[in-house]
Amino acid sequence: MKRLAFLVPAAVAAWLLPYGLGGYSMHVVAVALIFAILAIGLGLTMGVAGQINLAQVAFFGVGAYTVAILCTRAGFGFWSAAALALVVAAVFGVLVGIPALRMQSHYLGIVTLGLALAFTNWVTNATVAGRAEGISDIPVPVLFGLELSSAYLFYYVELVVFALALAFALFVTHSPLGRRLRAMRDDDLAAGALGAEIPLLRMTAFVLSGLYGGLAGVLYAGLIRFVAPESFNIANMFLLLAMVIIGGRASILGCVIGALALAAVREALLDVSAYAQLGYGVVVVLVVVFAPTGLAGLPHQLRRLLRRHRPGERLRLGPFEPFDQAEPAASEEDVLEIAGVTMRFKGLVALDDVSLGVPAGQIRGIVGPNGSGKTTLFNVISGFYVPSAGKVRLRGRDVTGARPYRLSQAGVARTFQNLRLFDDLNVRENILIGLDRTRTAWIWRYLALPWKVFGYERALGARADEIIARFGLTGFAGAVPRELPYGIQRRIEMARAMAMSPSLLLLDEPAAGLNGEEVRQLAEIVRSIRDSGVTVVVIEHNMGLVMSLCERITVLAGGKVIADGTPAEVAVAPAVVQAYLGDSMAAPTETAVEEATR
Ligand SMILES: Nc1ncnc2c1ncn2[C@@H]1O[C@H](COP(=O)(O)OP(=O)(O)OP(=O)(O)O)[C@@H](O)[C@H]1O
Repeated sequence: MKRLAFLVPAAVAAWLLPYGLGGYSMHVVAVALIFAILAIGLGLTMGVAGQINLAQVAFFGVGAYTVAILCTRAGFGFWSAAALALVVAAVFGVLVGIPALRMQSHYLGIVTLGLALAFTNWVTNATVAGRAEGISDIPVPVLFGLELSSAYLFYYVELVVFALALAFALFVTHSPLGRRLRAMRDDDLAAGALGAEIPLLRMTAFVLSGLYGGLAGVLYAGLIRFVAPESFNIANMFLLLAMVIIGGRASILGCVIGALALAAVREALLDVSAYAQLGYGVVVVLVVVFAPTGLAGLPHQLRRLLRRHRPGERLRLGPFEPFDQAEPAASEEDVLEIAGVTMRFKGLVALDDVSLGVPAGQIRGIVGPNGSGKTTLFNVISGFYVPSAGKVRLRGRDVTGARPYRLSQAGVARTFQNLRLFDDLNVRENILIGLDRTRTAWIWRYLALPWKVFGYERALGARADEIIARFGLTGFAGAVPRELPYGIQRRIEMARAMAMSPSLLLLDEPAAGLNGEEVRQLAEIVRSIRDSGVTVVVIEHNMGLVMSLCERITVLAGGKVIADGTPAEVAVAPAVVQAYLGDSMAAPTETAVEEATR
């Protein structure tokens, strides 16, 4: 809230601005506001959701041309044409978003650029769009009987639309939806495993961008009352990109500041526009290299630099507070059943007819030499891979090939061998991603019932604080995971997985990189998780831990199950001894067996 305090004087200044400006300057300001709305839309896809979008200028054109065509060729009034233009721009957002379902990064950039070029090409050649000459007789918009023919009057309409558009974008980015979009930008695989419906989220980002582009186009058509292809060309797309990158693409306010600042600079450099383009390019490169978070990120970058030079107190991980014990499972049914699963990667068979069942409330260990298929098995269970053959069942329900977010919603949580925390989110936000169990379809509430979203966010916050305290992470709630020691990061990943209230928890090498004391605490945490009613499957190379923690162990070698039984049974199984003898990893030791059988 404190950070938004400057909005009040900014709003007053914006309201009074026309009193001190001449006609031409007023026109420049009105165009700058349009660019600011466009930049917010681009910030939502590129900055917040991490989707390369070079079609924003086409969304802009779709909005402007739809109004122009409907008003001049179909007899629509300005506002009804404007409403339809928003719908058309949103549909165009869906079309541009479709490639994002299959490709990312520069491939997506090329495709969206191609779609933008196709749009400019079409309006330059289509008779209905007035070809290269454009459409010039768009009627003056009339509002409450007032003709908005002057830039002064139109400015106030724009200002209100801009304020609402900005408020909505800030609301979305600071809500569960915005947090999910940022998590997707950071690591879409992990976000999917935590319940984010990645395809729908990507589409949502493009539809939002389409709406903001369309809105800017409608205002442009109302202000200039003339549309022509050159206003929506690639040069303007790159100007828009420069605005967003210089301002700070991940921050909505940064995008606005970048747009307003560059619109003013562009005006000042009109006489030397050929060199100005070069200048923008140089500034963009400098920003990307020296201040990747743009102007908006500078205060944060400075604060971090200052903090690094201040000797701070070393925060310690707090004690873990055990979960409440649950009643022992009433049914004997397996929570997880793997039946004849085979996973082939081209010529390589990573899993070969693997079958196993894990009953409710068990801690099951999966061990095996490097490359024996343990992580592949987890990837199949959590939906990252669709097995070449065989079935995966959860409480008897066939979930083979289900997407990670569906499995997450069905109660499967996992951690990763190489830790996949969201590094652009702080620890509390990481936990909040795990806690948020809503479907993307829930987003209609953002428009219809925004107060419900605030209420939900508050409830999530309270639960996040509980989990953070339970896992002894209170001192780190506001920290960025990558700046924390490895042992703490492992604890955060475990807390994030438990935030999902899973019924099945898959832990992939949770003891990797931990010291002796941390391994002891890990065992205590896993036992408490099991006692709370969660079934746990753990891949681990630390044999002492596996032997003491797991009630039953499945041993994989070369993608096959070579042994399955209690720790004491598998430790002496000839096939296991044989498999481990050829590996650099230590075989289950006698001490470990003794420990397990004690
Ligand atoms: N996406 C993939 N494409 C091709 N091969 C893969 C893929 N994923 C795994 N593999 C191969 O499958 C085999 C099993 O790998 P996996 O990571 O499951 O082993 P692991 O038992 O988890 O090993 P580690 O203990 O080293 O983590 C390896 O030979 C690996 O190279």
